[in-house]
Amino acid sequence: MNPALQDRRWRALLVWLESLGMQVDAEHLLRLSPLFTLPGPAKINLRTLQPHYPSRAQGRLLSATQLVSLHLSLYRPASQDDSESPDPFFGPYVSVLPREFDSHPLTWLVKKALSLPQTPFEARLPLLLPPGVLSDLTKVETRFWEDWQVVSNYVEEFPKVVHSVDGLPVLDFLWAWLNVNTRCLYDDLGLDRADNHSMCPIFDFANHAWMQPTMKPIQDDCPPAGVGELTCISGETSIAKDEELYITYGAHPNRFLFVEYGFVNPVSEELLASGQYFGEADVQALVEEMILGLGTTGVWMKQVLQDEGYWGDWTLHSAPEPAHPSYRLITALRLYHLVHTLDIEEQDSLALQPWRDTLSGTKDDISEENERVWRNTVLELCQILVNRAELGLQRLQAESETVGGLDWFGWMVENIRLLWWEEREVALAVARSIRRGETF
Ligand SMILES: C[S@@+](CC[C@H](N)C(=O)[O-])C[C@H]1O[C@@H](n2cnc3c(N)ncnc32)[C@H](O)[C@@H]1O
Repeated sequence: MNPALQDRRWRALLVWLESLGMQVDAEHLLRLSPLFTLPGPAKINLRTLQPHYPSRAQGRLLSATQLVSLHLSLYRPASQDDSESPDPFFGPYVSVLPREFDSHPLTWLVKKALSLPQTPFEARLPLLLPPGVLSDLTKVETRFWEDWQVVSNYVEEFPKVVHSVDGLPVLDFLWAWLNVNTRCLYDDLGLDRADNHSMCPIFDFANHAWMQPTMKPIQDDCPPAGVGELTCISGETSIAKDEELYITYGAHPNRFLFVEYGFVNPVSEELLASGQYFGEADVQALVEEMILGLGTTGVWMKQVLQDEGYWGDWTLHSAPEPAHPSYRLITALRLYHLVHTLDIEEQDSLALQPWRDTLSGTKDDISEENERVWRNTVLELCQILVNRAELGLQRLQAESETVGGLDWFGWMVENIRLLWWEEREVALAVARSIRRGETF
């Protein structure tokens, strides 16, 4: 973006924040600990927006994500770079938000669903992702369409909310929804957990660092009517003048960062090998296929795992060392192999007692044989992951050599390469642990 425009918008934002009572001079904004304090009314959330929107006497109609997304969609700056947001309440803030999310993977899926023009490479990007990542991305897309449906119904019920003759364009809603999804901060507003979040100017300019963040938020202990101040303090690492401030968005795996935020931690080989970075690979779809491949026995087993809270979220981890399968995965595979040894008539709770004993900690394992076979299954899963990743990397390499065009393509190819590479490295590390006879 034009630096003069960016500068003008930044100044307008500071003037607006100052009018709300924030100390915005360089001393308070940058150098002190706490770094800055954001006034409650500057935050966009359910508390600050609800007074401006119609509702029914009983029950709220929109979740925080839905209402904030609706509000932003209504006040999206026109597409020209030099236009400002017409939002009468948060205009200076909305004007500095990202203007587009073309590189975000959700945009690829939504454009496809709407049959909008895409370059051939853009259209193929979802197919170049590891299957677990695509499956998580599809869940994000489902959330998006569900919110769109609820907001569309709301707008139908209260048509005066929309002031444009164009109605509520779905692409404006996508832009707004991605702003909410990538910029909200958990904020205790005294609401349901899912609604306790806010968009916070200035704070949300901070990019993510998976280690040694230089900034972190602290909130009012007792926010008045849920619109309390937000103070940011410096982290443990010292900050040099003009240095970029980072926060940690959470201890999320790269798969999650990618589908929610559209980027990954750029992990080096050394960091992964040193055990400082906790690499992760998802084997949910593979294990699900194995279990459901057992037919009616598999369906029964799925129910048992669901009842015990062990269905899904099966992963491999490179650290903490030794590289290991998750306890959830071990638990599911122990059951899988126990069930293999049973007759169909034996499928009752009593037959599962040895497995339940491992859950309660009464026994370490079901049997030596059961340990041997589930470990073998992990080895096989690792081999599948390694083979799949090799193919995925080759395909990515081949396809990316032929693309030109959009400036974010090269960066995105690198993100996808890292996703495949991490899966392969984690699988190799776990396979080495198993072969070494490590116990987990
Ligand atoms: C809360 S915003 C952070 C500030 C952002 N650069 C901005 O003002 O638009 C979150 C978005 O910033 C980008 N981002 C944050 N941390 C990043 C990182 N470490 N590497 C690459 N992009 C990052 C991603 O696009 C993410 O969705």
